[in-house]
Amino acid sequence: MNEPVRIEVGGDRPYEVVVGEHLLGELAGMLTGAQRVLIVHPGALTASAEQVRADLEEHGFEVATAEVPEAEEAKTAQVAAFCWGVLGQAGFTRSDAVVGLGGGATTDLAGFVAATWLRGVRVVHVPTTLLAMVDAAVGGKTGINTAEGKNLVGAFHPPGGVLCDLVALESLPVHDRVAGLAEVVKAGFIADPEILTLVEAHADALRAPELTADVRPVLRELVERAVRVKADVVSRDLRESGLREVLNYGHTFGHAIEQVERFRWRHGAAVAVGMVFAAELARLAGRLDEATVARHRSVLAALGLPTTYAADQWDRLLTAMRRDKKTRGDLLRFVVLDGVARPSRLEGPDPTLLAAAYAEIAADRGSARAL
Ligand SMILES: NC(=O)c1ccc[n+]([C@@H]2O[C@H](COP(=O)([O-])OP(=O)(O)OC[C@H]3O[C@@H](n4cnc5c(N)ncnc54)[C@H](O)[C@@H]3O)[C@@H](O)[C@H]2O)c1
Ligand SMILES: O=C(O)C(=O)C[C@@H](O)[C@H](O)[C@H](O)COP(=O)(O)O
Ligand SMILES: [Zn+2]
Repeated sequence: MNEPVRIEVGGDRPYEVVVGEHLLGELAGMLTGAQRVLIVHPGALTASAEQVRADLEEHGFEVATAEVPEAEEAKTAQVAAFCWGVLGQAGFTRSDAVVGLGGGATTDLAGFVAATWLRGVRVVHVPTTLLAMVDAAVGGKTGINTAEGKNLVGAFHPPGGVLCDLVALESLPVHDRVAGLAEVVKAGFIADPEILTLVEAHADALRAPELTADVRPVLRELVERAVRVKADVVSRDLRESGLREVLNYGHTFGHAIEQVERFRWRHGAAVAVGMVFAAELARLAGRLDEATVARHRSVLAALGLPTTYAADQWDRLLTAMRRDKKTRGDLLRFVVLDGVARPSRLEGPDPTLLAAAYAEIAADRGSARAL
């Protein structure tokens, strides 16, 4: 078994992202000082939550659990209120802590609950999907959705630590693994081209139903590289005053797809299409070469991720994009690339340019598909 790798995330309250295998023994140390711990988890991870509970009780913590709905169904005000109720009933104080155990939807919710309970208590994340390991659990963006859109309510609330136990990926359905790879590819395009080379070389094994022994080290390297990209960005700009926006590459259009599809598309699948849209937009604006746009399509398609979307949804997509957090007044703002690892901004693109980029990714209803 390899030694865990520890990646430090800087800022006012630095913390570690630990990447390795069988990391449960590390959790109690990240909760030192707390008396009570709430484990927030989806039903799919009840058995893991019980293991975590047993371990923490052995270390003397009083443990409560909150089972929350799967996936995006968890990111609602009602589910947050349910968690606040559990915290209140169990008498959680400011020195107590929340553990987010699950995918990005669970860690977004658990982080939000921790950010808001008593105006902020410690949260430690134990991400169990690839996407949550490489992205959602790191960096302190927490949030829930409203009827009007994705992540419209939230807070910046960095965790006290993150445990990326790669063993969890063994039980993760392949479509969720592939969805997580979309955010890995994002990290490649915005900052670390070696990620793209690795994905291109191992795409078939990375998207195979079962993880094989030869691809596990590749996956681990991808996790470490993507976490380093994220850690570097959020260490320098926690509150998204500028630099952090690069992590939103592909998300303006991607979040709009999620909203139009009422969250039946996985986040990673929507972001995959969103990156192709952003690449086409940059090309049409004279900023990005055709080869790099083609590379977007080829690397994402090699993983089995979608690169097209229904041709008849422009008005709804545009309405959703206007609610993107990068929008300022009526000014739509996109993260685009001037080249691989050269992220930049495109502000207030001409409507004809946006429509032209949409035409490049548009497909018949039947052929545009989620994972
Ligand atoms: N805060 C951030 O910076 C950030 C970054 C990226 C994405 N996100 C958010 O993350 C969410 C997507 O996260 P996701 O892709 O992890 O999906 P998810 O959290 O919706 O999980 C997908 C499904 O996999 C199940 N699952 C989780 N771990 C499992 C395991 N080890 N074995 C079997 N099943 C498992 C979950 O219970 C769920 O049903 C979106 O809401 C997105 O907005 C947040
Ligand atoms: O950490 C960030 O910053 C990101 O933008 C990472 C994204 O992958 C993630 O989906 C994030 O939740 C999007 O945030 P939002 O501010 O666009 O809601
Ligand atoms: Zn994302």
